[in-house]
This record gives sequence, structure tokens and C-alpha cells, in this order.
Amino acid sequence: MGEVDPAFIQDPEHRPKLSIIQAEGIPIVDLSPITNHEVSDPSSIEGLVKEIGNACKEWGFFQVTNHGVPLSLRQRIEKASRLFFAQTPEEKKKYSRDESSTTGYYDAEHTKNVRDWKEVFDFLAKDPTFIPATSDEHDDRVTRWTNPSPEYPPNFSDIIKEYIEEVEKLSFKLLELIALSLGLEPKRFEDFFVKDQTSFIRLNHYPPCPYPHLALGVGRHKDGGALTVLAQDEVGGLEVKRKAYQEWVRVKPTPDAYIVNVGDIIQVWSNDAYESVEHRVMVNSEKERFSIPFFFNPGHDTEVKPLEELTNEQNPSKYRPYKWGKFLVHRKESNFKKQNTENVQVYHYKIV
Ligand SMILES: O=C(O)CCC(=O)C(=O)O
Ligand SMILES: [Fe+2]
Repeated sequence: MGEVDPAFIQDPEHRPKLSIIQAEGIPIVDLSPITNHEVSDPSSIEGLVKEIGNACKEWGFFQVTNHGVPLSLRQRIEKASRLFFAQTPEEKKKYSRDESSTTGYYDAEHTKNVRDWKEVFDFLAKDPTFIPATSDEHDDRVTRWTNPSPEYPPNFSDIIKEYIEEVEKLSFKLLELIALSLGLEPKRFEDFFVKDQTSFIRLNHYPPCPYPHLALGVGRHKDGGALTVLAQDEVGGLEVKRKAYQEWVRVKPTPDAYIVNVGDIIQVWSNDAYESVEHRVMVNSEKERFSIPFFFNPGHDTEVKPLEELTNEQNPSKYRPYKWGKFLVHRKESNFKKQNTENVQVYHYKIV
């Protein structure tokens, strides 16, 4: 990725500023009240639920500590990720993602039709994962996505699976807290995920970039799924569009914390009470960076629409229902190549 390729160059209005505003303000939520036990009595965690609700409303982003994911496991997956990406391009490309199998290695992802300065390795939480064969609404065929199994580094797949198990547990807990913060039953969202969830983990590697003022590691975007639970290393580079001022602020790395953000699906379920917030990743001319997002996504046939409990005559539904699987397949198609149009966004389903 050393060549100055115009595919990476952002339009001037989307180029990063090299002077950084640190987001000291991103809430840090201590999850110790719920770590290692079930939430049986919601009144005992009222304070925590309020904190989560405020963070979702004001930022759409927060960090969590005392989250229950063992640090040793995180260190193992981070090490495995470094070893995997340190291989030659030929080795990595043996496990390449393509249009029929969207898991595995890929180094040419586009966001908003500009190429990202990164390479990724995607791995499904459930193998196989069922998914619509095409994004065509009238096509009912379903296909299966499966995971690759690289031989190097040793035990790569097992480490990833073990990590997913833990981060998935955390994601279910976060969903309960978010449900409670919206005045819903804690398990209100669970059924969407227990059958056929389409969650996946992504290992991101952002190599040093000789023109960090022109390119981005990931261009501005909103996460399309329900919730993202992200581990970033100590280098930093993630920037969040601060809702109140519409300016980009850097999320300062906090050791052993996870960054959580509300995705488009929670925005729709909550009928805009919580919004999915735009974010992007800056690259660095000296340091490489690694991050590991877990995209927590419901089953492909989930019909996404504002929840009945959160809509009424005064607050009518703001979205037409859409099928999550079709949305996901549409997004994946646009990741592969530069297109002339914008890819699918939830506002396309907005009732105006
Ligand atoms: O690397 C990061 O910090 C964030 C990556 C991200 O936003 C994404 O992959 O959707
Ligand atoms: Fe993202």
C-alpha cells in the first residue's frame, strides 16, 4: 500500500485536521455493578442505567470498564492479529474475502466510495451464518457464509472464537442496559439475536500512511448494525462527530476499556431517541494501529422498525420497516468497489 493512489484521497471537506481535539468528554461507564452476575433487580442498577441512557442520548458513544472480558484473552487476540497481518501479501491473500464469501482478508475496502487505508480480517460469530443471496427485495433465496481457517498464527480461529464468546456476553449485557434505559423489559431485544444472529468480528490493521492529511483509515460512516463493541490499541485515531457541536473529536485510548457505539438499528428501534453517530479513523505517518470491532447484529430476517412501546400518536413511527439482511448485503456490495451512488442508509427509510 505504499503508492500514492488517488483512490485513497478524500475530498477536501472530508480530509482530517492534523490538530486534534481530544474527547475527554466521552463518558466512561464502570460496569462493575453487573459484571459476573445477572441483572435480576433493575432497581439496584438505576444509576448505571441512567449513565448509559445519557451517554447514548448525548454521544451515541461511550467506553466501558470492568466489562468482564478477560484482559489475557484480549492480549492473545491482539497478538494473533499482529502475527497474521505481519505475513506476506501472498500468505494473507490465501484467505481473501470475495463477493461470494465476505469473510477473511481484504485490503481494498471502500467507505463512501473512497478507499480506506487499512487491511481487515473478518470472522463470523456463527458458522455458518445465513444471509440473503442478493440485495434484491423480491429474491427470497438465502445463502450461507462460512469462516476461513488460516493455519498461521497457530490456533488463530480458536483464539478468535474464544474472544467472540466473551465479547458477545458483554454485548448482551449492554443490550439489556440499553433496553432498561429506554424503559423497556431488559430482554426486549434478545430474540432478535438468539436465532441466526449475523454478528462478526473484524481485525483492523492500519499501516503507517505517508499522507495522513489526505487519506483516512476508515472514512466517515455510521455503523449499520445494532451495537459495536470496539477494542482499540494505544495509538489512537478514532474520531467521533460530537453531536452537540458537529465537530470531530478524538477518542482517547483507555487501557483495557471497550468503546461502545449505538448503530443504526438501535436508532430505528428507539425511533430516534438514540442516534447512530458518525465516526472515522485517522492514520498516522509513523505508527501502525490495530483495532478489533465486534459488530453485534440481529438475524438476517429481522424486520427493523421502531418498537411499538416507543411510538404513539404524539410520537409516530419515523421509519418504514426494512429487512436487516437485505440492508447488510447491500452494504457489503458497496464495500467492494467504487460506485457512483451513495450506499443504503437508514434515512432512506425515513417517513417524512
Ligand atoms: O478502528 C476503529 O477505531 C474503528 C473502526 C470502525 O469504525 C469500523 O470498522 O466500523
Ligand atoms: Fe465504524
